[in-house]
Amino acid sequence: MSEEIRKGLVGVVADSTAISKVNPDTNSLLYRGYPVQDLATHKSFEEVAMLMWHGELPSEAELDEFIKLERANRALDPAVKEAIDLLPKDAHPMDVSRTAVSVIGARHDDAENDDPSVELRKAKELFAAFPAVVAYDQRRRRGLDVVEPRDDLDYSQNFLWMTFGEEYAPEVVDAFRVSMVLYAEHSFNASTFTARVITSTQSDLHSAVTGAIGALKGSLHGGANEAVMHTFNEIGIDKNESRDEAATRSKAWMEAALAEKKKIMGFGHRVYKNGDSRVPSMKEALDRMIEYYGRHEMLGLYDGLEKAMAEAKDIQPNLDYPAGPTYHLMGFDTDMFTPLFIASRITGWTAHIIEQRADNALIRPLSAYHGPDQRSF
Ligand SMILES: CC(=O)SCCNC(=O)CCNC(=O)[C@H](O)C(C)(C)COP(=O)(O)OP(=O)(O)OC[C@H]1O[C@@H](n2cnc3c(N)ncnc32)[C@H](O)[C@@H]1OP(=O)(O)O
Ligand SMILES: O=C([O-])CC(=O)C(=O)O
Repeated sequence: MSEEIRKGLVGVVADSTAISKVNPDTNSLLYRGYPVQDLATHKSFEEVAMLMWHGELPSEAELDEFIKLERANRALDPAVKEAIDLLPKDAHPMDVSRTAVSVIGARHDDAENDDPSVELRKAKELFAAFPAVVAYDQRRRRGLDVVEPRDDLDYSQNFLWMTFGEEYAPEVVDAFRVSMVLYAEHSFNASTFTARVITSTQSDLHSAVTGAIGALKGSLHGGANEAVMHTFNEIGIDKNESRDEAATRSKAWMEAALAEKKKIMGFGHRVYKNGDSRVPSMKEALDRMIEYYGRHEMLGLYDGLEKAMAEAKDIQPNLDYPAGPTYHLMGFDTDMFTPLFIASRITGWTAHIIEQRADNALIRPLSAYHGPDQRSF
């Protein structure tokens, strides 16, 4: 048998999906046929989640029913809180998230795994329950207690409410909603593929999501959004600096980093080579936050890095680049950024888990052996 190795599975089409289409040639991303930019402009995150699972946007009645379910499942389960409290306050929030989903999974019955309606319910309940994990984790690090969810708020409003204990302005809520819509799904990225591999062994939904969280944590994938903020911090954020001054400093930082052959998080993409389809919408949301919070020096840092990278290597930002500073301006701790990605991607992951199970084949590639030939002791 010929053994062509495609390291990193670059260019390999592993299966088909009806959930999303990434087209790097047209720089487009469709969720179930709808351009992501249109969804980010016109639809709530709850509607996008329903689209992901059901393949169609919900009717008013379907949306109402889902909203009821979502609001009924928002509170932090005391058993999950207890498990989180056992973890050190300096544990990485991705470890806390992974543990929390694992605990939630252990409290579900796997017996009806094959029933798609049971799996769908598990997905929706997890979608509803997860924000409380992120919100509480940020709060406990700050020595604060749980804030109970509120039934009169939508998903994004309530997420911010549970995290910060205050009602955020509509401008901020909307930027948060946009980020949730944009992060929701991206075909066979590493974490989604992980979820599909786990599902392919006939394992359960929570195991697949727990594994996906592990894959998302790495800085080559979801962990890049927090790494972007580390870069900004390393360059130094000075609220009194002008946009131009900040841009000059960040451009110089990037040139020096590239001269040292550093990999810069938030830039580049395995599939998009001419820019990420989601960046313009996320950048618009970031611009609105910069105006709202009056933080033009952040835009300077952003511009300088982007410009220097484009000039030196013609590499464009990915979604994590504008998302990181947006979450920072909203008041999230840097380590919480990737858990926010989880909250959104639970929709895409669980849609893929359901799709994989509906037409399953065990995912088990081959390897070429390069160890020693057979030998004896
Ligand atoms: C939501 C998301 O998960 S989006 C991805 C988030 N990840 C990041 O932002 C991490 C930084 N980016 C990267 O590491 C890469 O661009 C990846 C992992 C995303 C894609 O990588 P690949 O498709 O494997 O491309 P690869 O890493 O081989 O890069 C090709 C070339 O561009 C360079 N390059 C790619 N991205 C970067 C970067 N961020 N900084 C500096 N150089 C880069 C590589 O060094 C390589 O150069 P070479 O050919 O001279 O060796
Ligand atoms: O598609 C990828 O490889 C990574 C990505 O952008 C995502 O998961 O959103």
